[in-house]
Amino acid sequence: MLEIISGAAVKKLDTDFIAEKGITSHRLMENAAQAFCDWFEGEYHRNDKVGIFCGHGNNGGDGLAIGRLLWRKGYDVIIFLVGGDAKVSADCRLNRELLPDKLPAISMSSDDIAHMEFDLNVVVDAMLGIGVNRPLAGDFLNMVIKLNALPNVNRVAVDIPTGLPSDECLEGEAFKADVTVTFQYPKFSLMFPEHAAFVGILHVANIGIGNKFMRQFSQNRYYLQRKDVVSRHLNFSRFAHKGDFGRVLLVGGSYGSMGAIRMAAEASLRTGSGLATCLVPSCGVDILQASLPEIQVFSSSSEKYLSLPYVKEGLERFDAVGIGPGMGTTAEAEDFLLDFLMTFKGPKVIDADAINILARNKGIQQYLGREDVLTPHIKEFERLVGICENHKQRLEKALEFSKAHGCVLVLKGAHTCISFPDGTQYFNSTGNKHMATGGAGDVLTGMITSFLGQGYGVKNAVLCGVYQHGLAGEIASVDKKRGTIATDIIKAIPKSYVTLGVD
Ligand SMILES: NC(=O)C1=CN([C@@H]2O[C@H](COP(=O)(O)OP(=O)(O)OC[C@H]3O[C@@H](n4cnc5c(N)ncnc54)[C@H](O)[C@@H]3O)[C@@H](O)[C@H]2O)[C@@H](O)CC1
Ligand SMILES: Nc1ncnc2c1ncn2[C@@H]1O[C@H](COP(=O)(O)OP(=O)(O)O)[C@@H](O)[C@H]1O
Ligand SMILES: [K+]
Repeated sequence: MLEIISGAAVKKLDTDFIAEKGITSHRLMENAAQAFCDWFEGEYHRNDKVGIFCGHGNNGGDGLAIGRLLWRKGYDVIIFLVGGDAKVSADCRLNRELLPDKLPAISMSSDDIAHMEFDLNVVVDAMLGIGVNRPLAGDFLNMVIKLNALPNVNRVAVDIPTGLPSDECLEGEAFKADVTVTFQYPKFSLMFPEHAAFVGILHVANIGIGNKFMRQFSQNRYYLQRKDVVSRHLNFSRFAHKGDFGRVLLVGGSYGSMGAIRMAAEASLRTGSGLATCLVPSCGVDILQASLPEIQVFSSSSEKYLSLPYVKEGLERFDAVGIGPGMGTTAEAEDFLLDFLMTFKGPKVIDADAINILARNKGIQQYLGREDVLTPHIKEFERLVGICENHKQRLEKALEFSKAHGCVLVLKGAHTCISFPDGTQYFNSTGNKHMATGGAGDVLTGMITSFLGQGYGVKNAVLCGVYQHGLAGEIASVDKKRGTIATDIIKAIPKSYVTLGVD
């Protein structure tokens, strides 16, 4: 599991790694530059005019090494040196010396920054990295403003966009990258939605520092990747019957909002549930039966909203429950929900309106168990815990909530963050902006409920569910882009199993 460590720990990490491997810091920088170039070659053509903007620290050193390697590969490269000659780090200096004579390198004066015209297709930002310790000013600020305003260029940040602190929210200006190629592990601040316009697409380039070195700086934050989920999947034998794959119950829906629970149910079936049943208000029975023949449906007493009384006998036959999508927040839905949560003690995914109802109730602890998973998006989350100043605070509050209530909290969005009561947080690496479409969250509810029902255990169910939901979204959007809708994500779930190589 890839650790997300603090930027401040990286110097010590480098020193330990270098000492144990018996290599120089220059070699490590060369590895980083090579990893960047391997990625770059897959993206850009040799005819592209590449401007590499280098500062005076090790980020600048990376940029210089990248420039030298790309130039040798035949790219049309120009180096721009920003920030003057003061405080040039040793490896940056060495890489300045290693620049081939024929590779153009221009020292940018303040006047050049103000007046120079650039004719570039690709701008590579290696001005400042994780060593940034104050808001940008002077030449760096002016250069960043100028580069951000260049039309028709691709902007790539080396390690982290210049100006962005690695663990805090941005104050002031920063380089606006289309892609950030970050070394070894994604920096914490790259996970914040406030920084979306600066980070662009995130690519993590492995520079060979093993987890053994990272672990000593662990902050209990992890980046969830494919290799972390494949082994968490259960194997089912050739003799498995539908009971082995779990019986799940999806509870929700209201008059005019029946699609949400239907999508959750279909997603659970596509994720592998043996049997899916829906509990809805009576107006939903015909709709669901007609639109999803694979499921069973029963209803609570009233027509438009879930309500008391409902049939409680036999609820224990369900291995897991997903509750909330489309259920509304009426008083009758509230009575129903609170009663249901007290009645069904098995694992549950609590989503959407079920969260909104809990948010207006005091003492919600009594309704939540250790196998329960809350899946709020940011607005739903803030209804639970109050308005947050920024995403960093939201992430802190998510962890506090999970610890205080002993349940799992899935804060949805780009890089969905999963908080566990043991104090760990996992940031998802899959998914894309095309999943920002109504119903995508209902699909996630169905998927996690399905894994819970299949007997995955809460941790594996949530990690597999969140990762695979994002993967299904990526697969669905390959040929649909912003035309992707939630049912496309459901249709892509089988392909996500194929991609993962899970039978
Ligand atoms: N293990 C890793 O992650 C590796 C990191 N490397 C690179 O090293 C970088 C970090 O290098 P450094 O620690 O030298 O830091 P930087 O290259 O980010 O720059 C630090 C220098 O900039 C100054 N500075 C900070 N904020 C400033 C501001 N707002 N305006 C002007 N100057 C400012 C600092 O006083 C210091 O002199 C990483 O981002 C990465 O690119 C790689 O070379 C190799 C391995
Ligand atoms: N930009 C994005 N990148 C990655 N995943 C996203 C993005 N936007 C939305 N998603 C995912 O799509 C889902 C949306 O859920 P939600 O907001 O609850 O939708 P709804 O309420 O319409 O079902 C979440 O799982 C979220 O992580
Ligand atoms: K940078």
